[in-house]
Amino acid sequence: MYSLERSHLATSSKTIRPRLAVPVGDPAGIGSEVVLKALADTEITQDCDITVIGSRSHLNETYQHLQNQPNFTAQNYVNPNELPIKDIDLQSHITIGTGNAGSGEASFTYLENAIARTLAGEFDGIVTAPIAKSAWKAAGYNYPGQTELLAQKAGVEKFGMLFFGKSPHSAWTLRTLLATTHIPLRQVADALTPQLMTAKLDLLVECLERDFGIKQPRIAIAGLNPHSGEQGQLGTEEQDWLIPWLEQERDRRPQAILDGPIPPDTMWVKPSQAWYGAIDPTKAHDAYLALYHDQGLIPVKQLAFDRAVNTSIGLPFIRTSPDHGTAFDIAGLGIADPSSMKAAIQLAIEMVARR
Ligand SMILES: NC(=O)C1=CN([C@@H]2O[C@H](COP(=O)(O)OP(=O)(O)OC[C@H]3O[C@@H](n4cnc5c(N)ncnc54)[C@H](O)[C@@H]3O)[C@@H](O)[C@H]2O)C=CC1
Ligand SMILES: NCC(=O)COP(=O)(O)O
Repeated sequence: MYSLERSHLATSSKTIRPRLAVPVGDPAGIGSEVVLKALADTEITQDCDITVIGSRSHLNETYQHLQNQPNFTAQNYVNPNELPIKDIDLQSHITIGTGNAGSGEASFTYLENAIARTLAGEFDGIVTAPIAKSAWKAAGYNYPGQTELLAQKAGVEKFGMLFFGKSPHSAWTLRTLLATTHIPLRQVADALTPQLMTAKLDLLVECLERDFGIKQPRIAIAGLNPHSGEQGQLGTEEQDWLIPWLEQERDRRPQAILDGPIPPDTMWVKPSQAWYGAIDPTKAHDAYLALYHDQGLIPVKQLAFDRAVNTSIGLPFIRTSPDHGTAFDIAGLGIADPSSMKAAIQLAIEMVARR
């Protein structure tokens, strides 16, 4: 199923050939490694033109270092000398496995460069390798993540973090939008408002139609409290505003099916069954709206850690990213799995081709 869809899109992208920028993320993490591994896959690179944004000398050093690891296999890596690289040299020494102000400065600069050149029309989209938010902070950049920098530079106020994962078992696709993202758990209930939820739902419905061709979406919306509040006994947000908001949204969007608020503990049962092919996938939803970061991302990573893709919706260009982080604990060991990075490039190609 997956390969059939790929070949269809490969055909449609033949004339399109997406131009993608790939900033390598935090140079102390696994970003360079997963980029060098992902770009060794000609099945992916034949469909697009990729420009890597990072330090050429650092990429060469990473490649040499990985060659000395016990599990090195030449065909799993592309030699950086064979890549188009926008070379931005490092301004300070980097210690592999330790994010710091220097590595934060570098990853911030790579992303800024990618955004500026994309906004200038040089690229159709950006596939970002992971950065460490703490390293950005150490470098003096106070952003919750790459998403917010992308939105700010693109001049958009409404944007969303949507995770996408295609099951290798059933070809069913899990799509999870987060209503709130990188904020402390203690602030979540106050951050959630009907206005915020409407903005996220607008983005999701638009994305499902434009990028996935789903005109009559079925969307599941999670509750916040245990048992969705149990009629107010275990929390009142559902009764106070979430249920009335959902009723208004159902009136406003008759073309959509909006189910919820679904008790968070059972929200992910059907997606899991659809993922493993235990139920007819049409019994699951086209997308899931989770109210906070871990409510949505625990199931995404449980099911699809090796292949899920983070997409930023609401931007004037495509942005995708692997679902994982900098993985400082395994940086430089040669054991980082590039599958999610590959999936991120593949999805960017498909989304550019569709648009
Ligand atoms: N898109 C992005 O830029 C993201 C950045 N981060 C950042 O990454 C840093 C580290 O975050 P963590 O919570 O530790 O998550 P992480 O995803 O970096 O690591 C979690 C665990 O998964 C493993 N892992 C991650 N990617 C892997 C891969 N490709 N192959 C094999 N094993 C892999 C790691 O070794 C670690 O044991 C943080 O600073 C965080 O802000 C986290 C998620 C996404
Ligand atoms: N947990 C998702 C994540 O950290 C992605 O953040 P961003 O850097 O893509 O904004």
